[in-house]
Amino acid sequence: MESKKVILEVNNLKTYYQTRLGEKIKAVNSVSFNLYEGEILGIAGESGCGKSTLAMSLSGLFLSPLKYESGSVFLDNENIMQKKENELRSNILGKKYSYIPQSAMNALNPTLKIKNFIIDLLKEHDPNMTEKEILNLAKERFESLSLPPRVLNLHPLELSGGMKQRVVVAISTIMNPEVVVADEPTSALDVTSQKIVIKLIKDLFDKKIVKSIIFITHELPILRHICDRIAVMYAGEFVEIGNMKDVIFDPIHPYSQALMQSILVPEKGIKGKKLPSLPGSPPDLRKIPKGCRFADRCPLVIEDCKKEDVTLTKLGERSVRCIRLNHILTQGKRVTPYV
Ligand SMILES: Nc1ncnc2c1ncn2[C@@H]1O[C@H](COP(=O)(O)OP(=O)(O)OP(=O)(O)O)[C@@H](O)[C@H]1O
Repeated sequence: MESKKVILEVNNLKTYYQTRLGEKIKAVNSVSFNLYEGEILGIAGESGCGKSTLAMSLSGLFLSPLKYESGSVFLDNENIMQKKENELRSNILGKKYSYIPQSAMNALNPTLKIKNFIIDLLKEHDPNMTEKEILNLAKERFESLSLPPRVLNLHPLELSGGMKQRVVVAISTIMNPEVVVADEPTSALDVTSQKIVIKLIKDLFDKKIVKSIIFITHELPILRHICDRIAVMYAGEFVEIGNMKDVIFDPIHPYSQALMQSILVPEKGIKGKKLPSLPGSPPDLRKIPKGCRFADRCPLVIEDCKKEDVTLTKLGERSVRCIRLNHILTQGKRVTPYV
């Protein structure tokens, strides 16, 4: 991956929610990573760890109560974090960076036919485009993604959940954005529709419509099928990032190990077995403790873990945020199962 072109470079990104009581919920903390051309990077982690907040923050558009604190996000050598809202809306969002939120399926205006939605969207970006040009483009794109063009004349309510989600993906990528961030795009779908949406996402690469994708999901089996690399997020930080096979089948960080042990089922031989569960809960993001954020739940914790904030250590092609790396690597990676 290292020799590939970097599409998105994220450095020490910190963002937070400002509550009405004046507290800061530090949902994204010092996140740094590169997204390479031609890759799908999966982001995994339990509910509330900051995956959606990171996805929203990467767009540079901060809608209250979400706020930017510090860090940079370079897309095409431009720091998106320094762009004004009107510049982001006219030059970046949809054109270079597209975010498909969890609720995108329901965000489609039920009174508008799909084609009118696309016409409005494209005219906003390029008022010189005629309706005919837009419709031709939409038809061509739908056909190339194996979506029947007749869907353009339907209202969102007339579409099944799977079809609606495919339409959302097609619309979100109609301006050929370089980076697409898909937040749980398959979570509300049945298994067959999930497969079709995943195939559609792969087609976006094959047809050279998008360059790179960040794919967020709770479902590790999906990450396993679609991603080149995986980042594991815990309490606003990446604790491990590396190649899909390494992170899923040979995780190093104690939290990654726990996550993989607890979710990667049901497979032959595992079905029916009691699954390990992780005791305790993540830290309160309003009062993050010093040192490793996973320390209170970690079976390998020692006093030093709580003394200083922990940085990512590079281990070949992956990076891991743990001061007990030597212990894990020399004494056998598997920690005591959480049963
Ligand atoms: N609008 C908001 N105002 C205040 N806090 C918020 C808001 N949205 C999210 N949070 C908090 O920010 C933290 C990160 O939430 P986020 O939704 O990014 O997590 P997530 O990993 O995407 O979870 P999920 O998988 O359930 O969507 C959580 O503590 C959450 O409670």
